[in-house]
Amino acid sequence: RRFTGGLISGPGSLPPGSMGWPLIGEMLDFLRYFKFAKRPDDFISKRKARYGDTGIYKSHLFGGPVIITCSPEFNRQVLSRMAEEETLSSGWPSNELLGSSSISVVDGFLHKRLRKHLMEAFTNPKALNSQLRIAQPIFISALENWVSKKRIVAYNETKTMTFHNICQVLVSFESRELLQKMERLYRGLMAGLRSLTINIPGTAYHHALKCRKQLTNILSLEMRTRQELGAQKHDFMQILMDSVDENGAKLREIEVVENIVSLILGGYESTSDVMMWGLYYLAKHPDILEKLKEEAKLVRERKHQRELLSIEDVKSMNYTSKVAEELIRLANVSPFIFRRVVKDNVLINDYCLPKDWRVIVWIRSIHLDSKYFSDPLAFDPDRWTDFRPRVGTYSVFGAGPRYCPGSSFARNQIMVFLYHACLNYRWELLNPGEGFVYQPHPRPRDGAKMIFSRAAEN
Ligand code: HEM
Repeated sequence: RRFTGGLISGPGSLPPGSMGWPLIGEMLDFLRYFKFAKRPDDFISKRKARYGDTGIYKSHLFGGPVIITCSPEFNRQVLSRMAEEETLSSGWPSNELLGSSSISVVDGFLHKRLRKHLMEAFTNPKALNSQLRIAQPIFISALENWVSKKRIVAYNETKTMTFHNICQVLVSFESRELLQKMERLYRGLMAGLRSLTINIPGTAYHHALKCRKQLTNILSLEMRTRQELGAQKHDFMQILMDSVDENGAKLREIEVVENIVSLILGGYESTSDVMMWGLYYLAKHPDILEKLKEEAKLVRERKHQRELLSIEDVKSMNYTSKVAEELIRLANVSPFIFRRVVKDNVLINDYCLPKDWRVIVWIRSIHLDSKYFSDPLAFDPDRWTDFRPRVGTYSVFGAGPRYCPGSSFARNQIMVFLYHACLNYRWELLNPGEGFVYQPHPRPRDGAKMIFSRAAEN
């Protein structure tokens, strides 16, 4: 009543749905499907069965009233049209953790300006090749390390490997102690982002604020050292430091630092989870692994011994790119995208989106819907042969003005990882029948424990 009572006189009507219990809303139902029943997609199916397949529902989740959109048309409108009209802002609950200059938090003109700087850093042709040059020795050394360990938990190992890689690409950090310290700080920061915003000693949020402070100190120090020494490095931090907009303005120190924090946050677990799923699905589908290897061998034949892949090689690997896309679809590392309504009287078709409510764009259910992807739970890279998903049905990287700036970077990294792994190594799941968990991200319950060794023929 508190949230919906005053809305009766406004334009449009609220979508169907329930606000659940006082204070906790429908959180128990959410946890029931995601945490206990391990059937996350039934959360939406249940609403479809109860209120009709409207593609939009009201609810109360994560501490406040929300509108859930889960049809291609509504999702497209929220992510593209309404974002461009600036009726919605980024939906992060707290900018204290990400920083008020982070690309994930700012809106409007500031957002456009920052994206321009970041996209330059991502798409600059020199940067693309240098990203691959940096990544491959790190991947090869991690794979060799897994061989020496013999048994690994892929979920943990791919995380550490990706963290080292992303820190090196973004800020050229190589020292193992520093990377270990930063990874610890990042884990603290991420735990805070997923927790309630209660800032008292002992809470995850309080700890996350401390982690963020230490991270920004490390990055600010690095930036100042470069400025003092006049040192030029070939990484993202340098591109952001040197980048100027059309008025000749550079980014401020805080903008560079907070965006490096956000980029590491955006690119770290997402990419590593997809790599872990790569090892998992390929272990279960030797026929697909074989086809992947065939393509990798053809590419290797064109190269000198130990020569690394270039961006042109990556572009030529058609089958590998289909495998990577299928992994990204099935991994669903971002099951939903948040926004916040910032204007009055916002309508989507005839439904109202009340000011200050959050909108949850539920992308996961569409990527696994048989209406848009035949046999959606099957790992089938060939589905991508001559297939372009219909508008609004494939938003793994979001859509519209906030479309993930790291999408090509992530795809390239996943492809080169698959190339090196399938050519020279073999692995076997220790618990192939293990179930899955979905919180905070989907993964096999045992984190994909496997035996890892060098391939016989190499
Ligand atoms: C498989 C890997 C990845 C997936 C599935 C993924 C997915 C997403 C999604 C769904 C969004 C939200 C878009 C929206 O709000 O509309 C996003 C935003 C973002 N991603 Fe990624 N991402 C991945 C990798 C990366 C990488 C490697 C980086 C950076 C190195 C990155 C940096 C970001 C940033 C900075 C944003 C915020 C963009 C903005 O608000 O304008 N992501 N990503």
